[in-house]
Formats: sequence, C-alpha cells, structure tokens
Amino acid sequence: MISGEEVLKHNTRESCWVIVHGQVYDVTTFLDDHPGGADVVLRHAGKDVSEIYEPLHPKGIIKETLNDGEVNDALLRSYVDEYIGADQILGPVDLRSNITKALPESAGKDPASSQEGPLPLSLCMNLDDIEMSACRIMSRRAVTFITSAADSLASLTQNRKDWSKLTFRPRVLRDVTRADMTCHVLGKKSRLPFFIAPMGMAKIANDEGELALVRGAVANDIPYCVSGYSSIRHADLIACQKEVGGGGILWYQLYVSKSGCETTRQMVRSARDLGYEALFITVDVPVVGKREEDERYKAELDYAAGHFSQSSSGEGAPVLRGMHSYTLSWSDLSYIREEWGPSSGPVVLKGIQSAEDAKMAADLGFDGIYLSNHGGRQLDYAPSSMKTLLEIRRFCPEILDKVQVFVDGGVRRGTDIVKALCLGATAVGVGRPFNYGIALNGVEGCNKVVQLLSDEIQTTMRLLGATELGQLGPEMVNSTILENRLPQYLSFFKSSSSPKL
Ligand SMILES: Cc1cc2nc3c(=O)[nH]c(=O)nc-3n(C[C@H](O)[C@H](O)[C@H](O)COP(=O)(O)O)c2cc1C
Repeated sequence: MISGEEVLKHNTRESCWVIVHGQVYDVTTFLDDHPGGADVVLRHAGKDVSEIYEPLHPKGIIKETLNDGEVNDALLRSYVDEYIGADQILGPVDLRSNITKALPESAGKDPASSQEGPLPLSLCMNLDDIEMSACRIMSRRAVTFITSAADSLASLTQNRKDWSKLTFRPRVLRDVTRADMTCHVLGKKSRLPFFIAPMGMAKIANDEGELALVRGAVANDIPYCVSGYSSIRHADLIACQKEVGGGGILWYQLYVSKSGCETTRQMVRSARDLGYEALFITVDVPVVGKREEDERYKAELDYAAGHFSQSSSGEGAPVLRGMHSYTLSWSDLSYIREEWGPSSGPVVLKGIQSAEDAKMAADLGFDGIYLSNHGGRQLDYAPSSMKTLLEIRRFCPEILDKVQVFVDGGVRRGTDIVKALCLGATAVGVGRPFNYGIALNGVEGCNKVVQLLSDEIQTTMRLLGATELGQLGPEMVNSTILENRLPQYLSFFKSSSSPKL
C-alpha cells in the first residue's frame, strides 16, 4: 500500500505518479504519448485523478489492460499495452492516508453558469438552434473541444459557405406524395442518406457518450462511423447495438498510431472480430492541426495553476502535434487492408481532399472515398468537400462509377445533403450537431437531429420534384460559382506512376 503523501511527492516530469480508482500508476514514460498532451497529466501529477479521468476514458481501460487474459476489448488493450506496462502499476493507495484529489478543471466561466437555460428540444427548429442551446449548457471544456478548428478558421467557415453557393433548379408539376429517402451505402440499406461522422470522446458532451449515438443510429436505422478514439469500449458499443435490436450500421474509424504497424494491425483485427461492418481509415491527420482554442484553453489552465509547460521537446524540435503516424503512406495501406481481410467488409479512405488522391484511391481498389477536411480541424484553407467533389466531377468523373463517395463538413441543413446527393455523393456525414444533440438530451437529442434533417430532406426532395434519391441529379443544382473557383491544373496530368498495393 502506498500512502497519498508518498504519491504526491511524484509530481514532476522526472517522476510522475497518479492515482486512478485506488491504484497508483507511474506514468512518467507515458507522458509524451498521452493523447491529450503531457501538460494535462503533469498538472495533476501526484494526485487522485479519477474524477477527471473517468469521463474521458473508456471504463476499466487500464485495469483490464493489465489483467492478462481477461481483456476482451483488444482495441483498447493494443493502445494501452503499448504505453503502460505491468511494472507501471505500483499498487493500491492507502485509503486511510491523505490523498490529494484533482478536481475537474474549468478555465474561465462555464457557459453552463449563464442565466439562459437550454431551449427545450421541442423548440429547436433546426440544427443551429440545437447548437446554440447545447452551448449554453456544456462545460467550457466541452464547447472548446467540439467547436474548435484550425488556425484562422478559414476551412471551418468555408465549409458552411460553400453549401450556400449551390442553388437548386427545381422541376414542378410532379406528383410528390412519396419521398423515399432510402439509400444503399457500402452494400447495406440505410433509411436515410446521412450518417453520424466519427467523433472521439463523445462522453465530453454527455455521460452516455457513444452509447447514445449507437442507440440513435439503431433507432433511426442509419450508419454511425465510430471513432477509434471512442470514450466507451468498442465491445460495449457492439453489445448495445445488439441489445437495442440490432438495426443501424456501425463502421469503425481507424487512426493509424505512430507506435507502429503491430498496434495498428491489432486494432484492425479487433474491429473486424467485433463485427464492425466497414473500415474507414482516416488519412488527413499525419499531425493534429493547430487548434488554437484547444491550445488556449489548456494554456489558460496552466497559467491559472501557475504551471508552465514542461514540454520535453527542446527549442527547434519539430512540431508534430498528436500521436498519429506521420510516416503513413499509400504503401502502408496494404497491410491494413490485408489485416482487415477481403471478406470483412468495405474499406474507405477518410480525408481525401484532391482529385488526384481520389483517383489514386479508386485505382487502388478502395470501396469508398470520404471527402472531408475534418470539419476544418486540420489544414486551414483546405477545400470544402463540395469543392473536392466538383474537382472530381471535372477532372476524373469516371471514378464516381467505381467508388462510393462520402462527404462531410458544415452540413447543417437537409438542403446541403440533397445538394451533395445531386452531385454524386452516396451519403453525407454530419459531425458536431450530433454531439450537440446528445449534450442536450442523450439519445433523444440524437433523434431530434435525425428528425430535423430528415424532415428537411423530404421537403427539399418534394419541392425539387423528386420522389426518390435516384431521381436527384446534377441538372437539379447550379454549381457555377464554385466551379469557377476550381483549380486549373492538377498534378496527375504530369505523373504516370501510381503506387501499387
Ligand atoms: C469533436 C470532434 C471530434 C472528431 N473526432 C474525429 C475522429 O476521432 N476521427 C475522425 O476521423 N474524425 C474526427 N472528427 C472529424 C469528423 O469526423 C468530421 O469529419 C467533421 O466533424 C465534419 O464536420 P462537421 O462537424 O462540421 O459536421 C472529429 C470532429 C469533431 C468536431
């Protein structure tokens, strides 16, 4: 048994201990690999961090990891095994001793303390109402994490603006009693042509986290692409899907970790064995973008605590934010596909932002491409998914017959979704609004987001003169403004060599 006083002495970068649920861990060597950065751990070094740790990490992630043989969620184990060895569990803390507790932090005033309460869901008329209402009740930490985007926010704002630059060309005098929104995605039928985009750490928005999103996906029979950084164990999400009736479609989103090929293989294997129906490999995060509001928030906490960054990287060291593989290349995708296996379901590349890469993915036989700039969180001034889609239509339209195309970023209206479908998208991803929905009222909030979008899609279809999605086509949209802004010259005109997988 280790006393609380003893643990408190280990509060530096050289020796950093923490207590989680009664166990003392030496996390010194893990500091630089902590996904949230070393500073957040160092701020609480020597203390009992259970209350802060709990909402952000899947239950039992450390304990089960170290409990050999009893782990059934290798997706988590592979990650933690990599960083926390058995010798880093130092033993139970003496509960009679003086234990210093780290309390959940908040920099500045939480929106939750504002006088204005949330709007009841029944008074939310669109996704902007849902966002405004959720931001009134979420902690500042949650608002910061969910809303933040890269640098000058150019990609973030352009995402929304580009949807508004497309206008419709409706046909009238058609019988539109019926408006069938069924769509076929990656070999499955979905009731609606949109899905829940992958977002890590959903527990930051609501205690149920990803479970609320799984329940919502099942209840509405739509796909949910679960983030590899889920704050609920993947095994529990799959179990939940079965418990609530087995509808919906769950896809697994993979981040390739910098810790190497074996970790990645293990994650892919576990996702496959758990029964995820498709693998989405995120390829736009060799490093994490410079999300200044996130960084400001952390800096303010440090400043308030009189704690200054103990970052180990010296001056002049390369800035490689995050813990993803920054060497990931086209040729690495072959081992990932091989591990997933040919009969385990489709494989899609998420984060494609140019016609060249779209063509490369199609030529290499991927089942889908997911055009996305990560909700403006990665490269500032990256193209919106709509610009990339139009670029593909102009420079390599033949690939639209070979791969399914997913788009996301700034989608807040049914009209945005219909525009994307008219121009060749198979289905459309919606991110932040689902986090805002569950923040307001768990699965009910998720259902409300689905209901608002589905109502808007149906109405748009009817007003366009379409009774099923197959009738939507490019002639129903005027995209001239965006087409005039497309690049003139693409690199694949000069290169004949594509990598082979
Ligand atoms: C809070 C948050 C967490 C995210 N986490 C992931 C993730 O774990 N994996 C991933 O591929 N994309 C992630 N994304 C990007 C989304 O999948 C999606 O591309 C983006 O949110 C779409 O833009 P929208 O939020 O404007 O709808 C995240 C986005 C947000 C806002």
